[in-house]
Amino acid sequence: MSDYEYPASLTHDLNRAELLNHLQNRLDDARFQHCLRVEETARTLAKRFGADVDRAGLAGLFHDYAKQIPVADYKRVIMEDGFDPDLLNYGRGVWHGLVGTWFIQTEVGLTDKLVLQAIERHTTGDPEMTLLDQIIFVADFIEPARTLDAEVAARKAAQTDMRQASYIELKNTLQYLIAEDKIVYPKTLLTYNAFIPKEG
Ligand SMILES: Nc1ncnc2c1ncn2[C@@H]1O[C@H](COP(=O)(O)OP(=O)(O)O)[C@@H](O)[C@H]1O
Repeated sequence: MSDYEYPASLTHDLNRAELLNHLQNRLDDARFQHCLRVEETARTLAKRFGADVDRAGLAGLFHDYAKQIPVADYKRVIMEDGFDPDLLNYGRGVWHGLVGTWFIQTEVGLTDKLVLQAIERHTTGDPEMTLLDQIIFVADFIEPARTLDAEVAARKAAQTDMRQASYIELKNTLQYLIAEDKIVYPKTLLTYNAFIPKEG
C-alpha cells in the first residue's frame, strides 16, 4: 500500500495514519480502497502534466470523504449553512462534491483552497476547471478498477490531453444520466460546452 506523507501546510499537521483514520470513519472498505486508487492515479497524472503532486494526491485521497454521509445530515447542512436551496433538488451524487467539502473542513480540518476546490468540482465539473481540478475529475473516472469503454478511452486520452479526457467523461456522464432518466445538475452541461473540442 502507498504511504505518502503530505506537507503539514496542507494537512494542518495530520499524519497519514490520522488522515486515513478520518476516511475510514466515514467510508466502507470498498470506497476507502477506491480513494487510495484515486490518490495514486491523481499523483501519476500530476507528475505527467506538471501539476502539484501533493495537492493532487491529497484531493484524490479525500474526494469521496463525504460520499456516505447520511442524506438527512446533508439536508440540514444545505438548509442551515448558506448553501443554495436548489441543491435540495439533487442527491448525494451531486452533494458529496459541492457540499462534501463542508464536512471535510469541519470534521478533518483541511483548508487548502485548491485542494477543496478540486474536490468540490470532482463530480459535476466546472467550466473553469483548472489542471488540478481536471486531474481529480479524471482520476476518479480512470483509476485502475474502471474498465468501461469510456473509462478506457479517457485513460488513453489522459496520456496526453487532460481536456480531452475530461470531455470523454463529461459526455459519458450526460449520456448516462439522460439514458437513466436522471436529473442533470446544469453545471455539468455548461462544463461539457466549455470542454467540447473546438473545430479546426
Ligand atoms: N450533473 C449531474 N447531475 C446529476 N447527477 C450527477 C451529475 N454528475 C454526476 N452525477 C451522478 O452522481 C453520482 C456520483 O458521481 P461520481 O462522483 O462521478 O461517482 P463516484 O463518487 O462513485 O466516483 C453518479 O451517480 C453520477 O452519475
